[in-house]
Amino acid sequence: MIKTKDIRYSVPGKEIIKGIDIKIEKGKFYGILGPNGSGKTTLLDILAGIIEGWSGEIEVDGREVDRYSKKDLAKVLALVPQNFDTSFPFSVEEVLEMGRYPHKKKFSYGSKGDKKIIDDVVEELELQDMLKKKITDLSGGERQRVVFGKALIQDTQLLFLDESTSNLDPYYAHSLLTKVRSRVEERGLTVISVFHDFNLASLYCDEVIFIKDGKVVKSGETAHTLSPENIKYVFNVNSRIMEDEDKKFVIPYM
Ligand SMILES: Nc1ncnc2c1ncn2[C@@H]1O[C@H](COP(=O)(O)OP(=O)(O)OP(=O)(O)O)[C@@H](O)[C@H]1O
Repeated sequence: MIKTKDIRYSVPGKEIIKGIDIKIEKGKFYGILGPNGSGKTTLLDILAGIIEGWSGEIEVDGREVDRYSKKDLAKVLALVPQNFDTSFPFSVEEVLEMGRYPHKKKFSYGSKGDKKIIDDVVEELELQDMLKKKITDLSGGERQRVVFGKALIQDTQLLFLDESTSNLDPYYAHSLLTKVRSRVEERGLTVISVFHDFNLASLYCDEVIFIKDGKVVKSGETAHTLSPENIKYVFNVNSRIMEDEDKKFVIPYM
């Protein structure tokens, strides 16, 4: 689904991404973990076509990423960014409708199919009471749920999440990630998500990719890779793994 070769990206005076080779397979949930400033958001933004000026190769669905028009890429890939800043007071309804833009033909209004996709996500994500509110009037967590909804409404095969549950209370964080996980299993959705919470990665990811100083330093199946040894190496914190039935919890400590 995504294959990269030697991605590098620099800003004046600093190389941020230092040669990344990854292979993302269809129908899997990947977690990206790494210390602050290690390059996680930059990598996700490069893969999503937001940042230009990188070198190397990125293939999405067998086609080089820079050969996609912005609109074609948006039909394949949706991103929930770390911060969705807008000073314009769009209504929640309008923001959600934006999720259908990549699929619309010129001069056409929303189709019945578009409306059904929007209505289904509104119900699934419990957004009914917010529809008429202005996005600028919402709390951080409410806004994050709406932006998440917009990405699901985009109805892509690839979903990128950049700490997309960081403002959510445990109910909404787990509820959203459970819904994403179901889409992975039922519809073959492919997800790449940046996490700071080891437990969310442990509960929802098939594989984890550890990034440190602009490079992938460890990667593989979550059960083996999310280990106290790797966590110590990447984050310099100790941790203990607790198991409960088929779930593994990671407790970090100094
Ligand atoms: N446009 C830019 N100009 C200068 N430095 C940048 C730019 N973009 C990113 N950086 C720097 O590159 C590094 C990686 O940033 P990035 O946002 O990718 O990190 P991150 O791993 O997502 O961090 P966090 O966990 O704090 O969100 C940081 O040191 C950041 O300051």
